[in-house]
Amino acid sequence: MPEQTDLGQEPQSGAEAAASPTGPDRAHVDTAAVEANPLADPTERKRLMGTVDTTPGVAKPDAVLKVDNVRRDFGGITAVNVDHLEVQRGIITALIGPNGAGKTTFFNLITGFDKPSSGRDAKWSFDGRSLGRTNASAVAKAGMVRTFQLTKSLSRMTVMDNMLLGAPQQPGERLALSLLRPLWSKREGEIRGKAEELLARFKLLEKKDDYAGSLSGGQRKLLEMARALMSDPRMIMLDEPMAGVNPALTQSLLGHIQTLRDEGTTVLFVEHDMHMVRHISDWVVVMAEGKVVAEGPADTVMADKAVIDAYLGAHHDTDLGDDALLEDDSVVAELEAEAEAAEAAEKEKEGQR
Ligand SMILES: Nc1ncnc2c1ncn2[C@@H]1O[C@H](COP(=O)(O)OP(=O)(O)OP(=O)(O)O)[C@@H](O)[C@H]1O
Repeated sequence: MPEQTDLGQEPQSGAEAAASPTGPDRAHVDTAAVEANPLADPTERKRLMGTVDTTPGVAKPDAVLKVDNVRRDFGGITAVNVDHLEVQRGIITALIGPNGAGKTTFFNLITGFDKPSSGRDAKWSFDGRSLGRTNASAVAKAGMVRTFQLTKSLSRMTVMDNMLLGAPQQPGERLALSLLRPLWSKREGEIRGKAEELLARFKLLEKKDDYAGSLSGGQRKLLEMARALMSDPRMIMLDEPMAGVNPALTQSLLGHIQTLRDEGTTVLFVEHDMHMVRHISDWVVVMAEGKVVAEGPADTVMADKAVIDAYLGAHHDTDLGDDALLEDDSVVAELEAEAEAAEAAEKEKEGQR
């Protein structure tokens, strides 16, 4: 019920500090990373984004992605109708909104997996390069890669083969490599080496010869992320990275996303888990009915009336990250049981294929 929903409440318990705006992310500073990248310092990120006002569509100090007039209709439904949106380079931005708000469609559009209905006016650019008429593989080549809501790891391929699929193919490489065996071997060795490095980082190296289908839901999410990193993207877009992830893997996934940001990669992610949103986002953009209705730091946004209305209008039982709930062990147990059931269902479905 609206009056009982506290969208801006700070967490109380120690265990849930991990999911809080005052949790470890704010406290954690990797000094070596800060030397290479000032935005690895939470204070610096806060200072930078503190200069940005919270009007929807506001300009960012150094936007890596700029989107204008992107609209997508499905029959009578306008799924996306974004006038203007900018994503700041080098930080973690969350894209949130109730079910059906248009988040996934928006991801599909700007990564070339779908085409806008408003072809004429729509334009978007990544790092100054126009991508409006570009297909998905060219978008990835430009440095912007995405993962999917339902993991696309090919379950009947090994973990290593999944990784090799993520390696970029250089122009002309196929012909050159097929003619020159030594060149081909060297390149393949480099790619495998890189895949092994990433798998080790995501604690999947021991599984490299296993079928991807034998991995848990959480491990597949890690594999999706590792595979996306094979092309050294400058921006990674994650669609619901936490969906179906066992709580045991949650921290590790969060840590990987923060590390990517600290290393200089821009992260844009769609997520329903508001604890995660509050914990790791430097900036939050809210969509409702296809439009950007609010943006700003997590705490500000979740206390915004337009956001509360958008969520409550869509479904009344939304948990917008009121971490005080997690003090109750039964809530934690319920969340864990839900995650395990989702994972079991996913495995069963996979087994039936
Ligand atoms: N291929 C499609 N055909 C028809 N309608 C579609 C299609 N894809 C999306 N829609 C509609 O567009 C709207 C936005 O959907 P979208 O999946 O982008 O929302 P979302 O914010 O990602 O939702 P969720 O959080 O539930 O994933 C919804 O009304 C959806 O039913």
